Amino acid sequence: MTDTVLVLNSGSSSIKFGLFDISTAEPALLCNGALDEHEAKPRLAAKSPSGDMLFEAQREASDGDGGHLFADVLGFIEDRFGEGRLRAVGHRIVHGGAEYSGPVVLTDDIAARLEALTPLAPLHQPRCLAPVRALGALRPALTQIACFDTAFHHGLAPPASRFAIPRRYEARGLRRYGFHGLSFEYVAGRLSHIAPELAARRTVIAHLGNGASLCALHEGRSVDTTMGLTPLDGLVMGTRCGTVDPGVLLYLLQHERMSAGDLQHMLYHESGLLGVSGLSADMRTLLASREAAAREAVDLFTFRAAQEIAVMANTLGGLDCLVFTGGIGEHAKDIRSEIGERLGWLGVRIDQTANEAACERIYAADSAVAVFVIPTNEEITIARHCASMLHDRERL
Ligand SMILES: Nc1ncnc2c1ncn2[C@@H]1O[C@H](COP(=O)(O)OP(=O)(O)O)[C@@H](O)[C@H]1O
Ligand SMILES: CC(=O)OP(=O)(O)O
Ligand SMILES: [Mg+2]
Repeated sequence: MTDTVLVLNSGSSSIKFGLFDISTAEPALLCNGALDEHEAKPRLAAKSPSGDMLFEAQREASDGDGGHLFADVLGFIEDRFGEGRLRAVGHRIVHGGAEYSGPVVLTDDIAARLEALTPLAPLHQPRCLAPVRALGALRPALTQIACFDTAFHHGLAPPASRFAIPRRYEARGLRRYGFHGLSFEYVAGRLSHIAPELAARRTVIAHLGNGASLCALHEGRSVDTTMGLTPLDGLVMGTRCGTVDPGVLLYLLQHERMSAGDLQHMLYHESGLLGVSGLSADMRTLLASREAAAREAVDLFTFRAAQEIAVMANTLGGLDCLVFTGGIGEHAKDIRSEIGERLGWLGVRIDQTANEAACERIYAADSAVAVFVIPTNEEITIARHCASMLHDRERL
């Protein structure tokens, strides 16, 4: 009998899922898809690993917490892969706080503790935890495992982990945690496979998606990253501001009498590419637009990305390897090219033919920095963690 794990990857702009066979040493994808509960009529679509549509369902109305959609996913899995045994559901949980350095089996108590971290990831944490609750209600005996975006950065140490605010706040958890760790873990693993000679070198991974952050890796470990206490810090994102002068926030609170709730909404939902372009949070739309403000938003995106890559290179004492990943990093050749040009002074030279063909290696022969495009795969990282936890439990 096949043992399977269902993986849910709840991000800011999508919920992706994958069903994996974990009977083999490396989890094998059986099907994957997306849950779209943003639309008035929530949708579920599942495809085979080769891209054939296996299942589509649309609900007439949203039930608020997406519970119907999760019931549809379980129903589809049981119909289609009924002979298999669903051993667990693995979840991407964006914030694990200071407590979790690796995956954990979810209990009500742990879920409540993770819920308490919602103020530190208000866009993500409720979306990550809603499926935990919905699936718990549908299948109370099903094992649910949390895999954290923050865990990969757990070893982040001062000064990189520290804010220059009074020390007493650090003791209360106000420090840099970093996110996108499941993506960085996957990409770092692929890099060590593709280019083992670079695995221990000074590497920056640029995860450029709807959310965007950088990770500086020394000998495969995260030593600096651009996101902080929350996934709001660092780079310009789809609708998030990235780093801003904290004085701007004080000004809006004190002089424009903005409420804290409105400020949070503005910083998470109305800023970034959307706020600067006034047009869209979607990089494809901005690149296709002839509006000056769309071009300005793209310029700010590449300016800030290159600036922060230089900051990460400074932490590492130089740069040997740069990897692009995430929806923009994997697909937007012009963005890679502009960031590469801005980093020419660091010796980055992108080979335009390789870049346009979206090859894995996109650096020119005379580049001082090896530049790669590596598609991320947060789902398989979660499946691997779940498989190893389940196998460890069996051995006990
Ligand atoms: N072909 C493309 N060219 C430019 N940008 C793209 C392309 N495909 C996807 N993107 C961009 O990737 C971003 C979404 O990234 P993704 O990593 O899928 O998001 P999420 O954070 O939700 O996982 C969007 O800004 C989208 O416009
Ligand atoms: C942490 C984060 O920003 O995630 P996403 O890119 O899915 O929004
Ligand atoms: Mg994502």
